[in-house]
Amino acid sequence: MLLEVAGLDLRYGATHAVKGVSLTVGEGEIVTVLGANGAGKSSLLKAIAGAEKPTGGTIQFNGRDITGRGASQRVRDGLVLVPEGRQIFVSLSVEENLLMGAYTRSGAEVARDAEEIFDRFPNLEARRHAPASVLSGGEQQMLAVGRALLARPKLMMLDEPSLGLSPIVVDQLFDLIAELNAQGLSILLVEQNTQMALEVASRGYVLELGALRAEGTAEELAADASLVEAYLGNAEDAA
Ligand SMILES: Nc1ncnc2c1ncn2[C@@H]1O[C@H](COP(=O)(O)OP(=O)(O)OP(=O)(O)O)[C@@H](O)[C@H]1O
Repeated sequence: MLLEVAGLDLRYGATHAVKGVSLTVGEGEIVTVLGANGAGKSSLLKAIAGAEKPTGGTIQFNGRDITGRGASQRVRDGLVLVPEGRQIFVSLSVEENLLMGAYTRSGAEVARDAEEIFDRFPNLEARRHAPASVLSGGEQQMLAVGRALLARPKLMMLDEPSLGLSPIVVDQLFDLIAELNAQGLSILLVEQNTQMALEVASRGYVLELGALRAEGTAEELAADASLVEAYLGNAEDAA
């Protein structure tokens, strides 16, 4: 397994946001974490990324225990988070935003990788010197993914990437996720768009009030009508 989270616990004062969650992501897999608003999905990803300190449990990545490692060290290890809301700096240029993803790297390879990312996203290339504020929501999401790619990740964690995007752009985003995965990137995807997430993922976990409610293959979860209705809503509700 590339990522092995065991008994992860996270409290914010009196709020018990993540309650003993265990999950795995294998090399080359897309795994999804589903759940309603406030289920603890973002908190889980932040703890795995090192942005929040867990109050219990362990995180193994690529064969080593990273529970005590700092956030930038985890990026160096190949574990990268594309945060909820994209977190683009709108007053900086598209290129400056992109290059921020390489903050743990140096050397000529960074510039080469940036050109590769611009080749992949012509809309970003066309506006590389413009402030990121000129980008649409979908383009900003692509920029956030491009920025994460610039860290050369082994595992990319995406926190609700489809939020606020139009159906056509959501389709493009999920195509991109599938394409990156086909090129070898492992992905942990937090989504409220249950239907699309279960189409692209091989396995999934369902969080409810911080605890794991269900886990299984994407087919098993999609076939569990009571689960989908009670805990996940459908794509239309989430949009
Ligand atoms: N920094 C924080 N301080 C205190 N409580 C927090 C903090 N961040 C999240 N919480 C609480 O922890 C719980 C889980 O929130 P979290 O954002 O992880 O859920 P989520 O499933 O990602 O929801 P959403 O889809 O709304 O982002 C919620 O009750 C939330 O109010």
